[in-house]
Amino acid sequence: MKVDYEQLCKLYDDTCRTKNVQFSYGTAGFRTLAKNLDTVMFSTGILAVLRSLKLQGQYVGVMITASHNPYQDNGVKIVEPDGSMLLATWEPYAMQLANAASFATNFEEFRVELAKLIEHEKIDLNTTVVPHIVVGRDSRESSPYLLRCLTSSMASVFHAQVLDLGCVTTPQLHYITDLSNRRKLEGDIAPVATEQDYYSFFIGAFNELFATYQLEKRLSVPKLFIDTANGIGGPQLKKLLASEDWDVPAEQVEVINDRSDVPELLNFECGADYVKTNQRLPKGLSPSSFDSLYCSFDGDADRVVFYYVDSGSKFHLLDGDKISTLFAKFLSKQLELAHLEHSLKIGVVQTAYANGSSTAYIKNTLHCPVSCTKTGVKHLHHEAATQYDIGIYFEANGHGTIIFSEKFHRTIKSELSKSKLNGDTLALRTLKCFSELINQTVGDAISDMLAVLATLAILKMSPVDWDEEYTDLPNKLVKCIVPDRSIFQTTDQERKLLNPVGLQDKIDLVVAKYPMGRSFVRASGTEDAVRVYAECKDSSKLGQFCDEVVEHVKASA
Ligand SMILES: CC(=O)N[C@H]1[C@@H](OP(=O)(O)O)O[C@H](CO)[C@@H](O)[C@@H]1O
Ligand SMILES: [Mg+2]
Repeated sequence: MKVDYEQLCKLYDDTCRTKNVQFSYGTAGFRTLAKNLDTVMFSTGILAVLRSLKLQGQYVGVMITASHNPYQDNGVKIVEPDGSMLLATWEPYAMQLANAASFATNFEEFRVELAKLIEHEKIDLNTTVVPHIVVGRDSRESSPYLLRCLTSSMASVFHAQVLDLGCVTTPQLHYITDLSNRRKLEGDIAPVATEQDYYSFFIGAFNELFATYQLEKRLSVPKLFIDTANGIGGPQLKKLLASEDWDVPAEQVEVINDRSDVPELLNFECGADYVKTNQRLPKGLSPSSFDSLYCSFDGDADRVVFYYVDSGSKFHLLDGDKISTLFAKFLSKQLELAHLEHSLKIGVVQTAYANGSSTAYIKNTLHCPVSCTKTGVKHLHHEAATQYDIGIYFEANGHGTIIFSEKFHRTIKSELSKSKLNGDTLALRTLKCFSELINQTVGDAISDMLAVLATLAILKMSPVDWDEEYTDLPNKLVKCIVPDRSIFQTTDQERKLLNPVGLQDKIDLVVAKYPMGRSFVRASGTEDAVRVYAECKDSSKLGQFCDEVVEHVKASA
């Protein structure tokens, strides 16, 4: 490869207009006002090319999105060849290169920083390896321009092959990156996966699960309303519903808030983040009947929450904790029926935001191991992938998926071949089908929704049955604006504060006053704020409890 630095210099001068802004690669990549992202996109595009070169030309994914943030924001994150988040040791490179582009007074200064990274990672630019990049973007108005900033140097300077998927959901980008690499590794001469592969794969698994139980292809609830947050989830979900292989009666499913063509409506009073934070129906929905089921995607459709309204018109949220416990209940039972409960380890991974009742239910009712990790999918994903054969992980806000280990796939395959002759294969076939219904690369609102619908149908559970498995402790999550959120440093998977010194002791004293009280404070990785969570037994005391903790936070800030 011959890197054309002259061309790179021209692109640097043309593209990097946002200068002297500090960027950090947070919980989900870079994320800020779209108008300030030109420089970051330029540097991140180069980093993705270097990551692919480092990995012998494997496809590296890049997604332009700001998820649940308002429409004025945007962001970018890099996806590993196996569909997981950017390797943690490369996050500092992403930041160094972005800040080098942002603070350099000329191209030469930037080029020196770029050369340091290439040298440090021993990347050979004289290689014949061709970098491969898969790019996707959500429906934000700023995304097409930022895509140009991102890809401007990829082909023209680094001779990369760039596969532009256009507007897709974040999970679709993750899925297609992973599948393309798997096909490439298998020697497939046309390895590039498509959206159609995504739809065929997940609809196929959904249909097979229903067929395994000889279930009529109907939802177990009279109607499902899907709020797609006026984001990319709307058009992409409609492609699935329009597929010839999808044969759930059309009258059973209604998509709302599907105006991804109106930028200002993105995540506006709708979507998973709005419903979870406000614990109320999104704009555009009024309770049609108490036995309907509702769900909301967030702006890039990588998270989903469910909810229903009871006969007394009370709103009930079925959040990420409820989804993971439903899957844990179902899958641990299937392991038992398949007599595999001692050979395959199932577990649930949560963050400190998980409701205390969900943790108690998993431990004491399901007798299932529970781990706690820091916030952010990359932490839960790693724990689920390394500690369990069936690693179920969901954040309370609906980010999550299930990881099935290689041992799981080997065991199911060998057990199925053994029991083809005589034994009952229902539980084995269920476990196999279910693992194919889940997008294991990242939380996926569409595939998680399909898995919940299939589980409810097989267990013949109504939304009320699902909700009544355990009762959430009253809980509250508030944002606290402070001068410098970086002084709030935590330990014990973000459950305890180390700094500001003395603040945790004050919080502990407040917590002790409220039966079944729990509270913790951490700095947000995506917004300039500190988040305060509180839960306790008595809902009438929750507001006061939370306020007391917030007061101490403000006094220490
Ligand atoms: C309490 C909460 O919902 N935090 C969210 C939010 O992270 P923060 O670091 O709390 O801003 O955005 C992350 C990325 O979308 C998501 O993974 C996480 O769950
Ligand atoms: Mg999202």
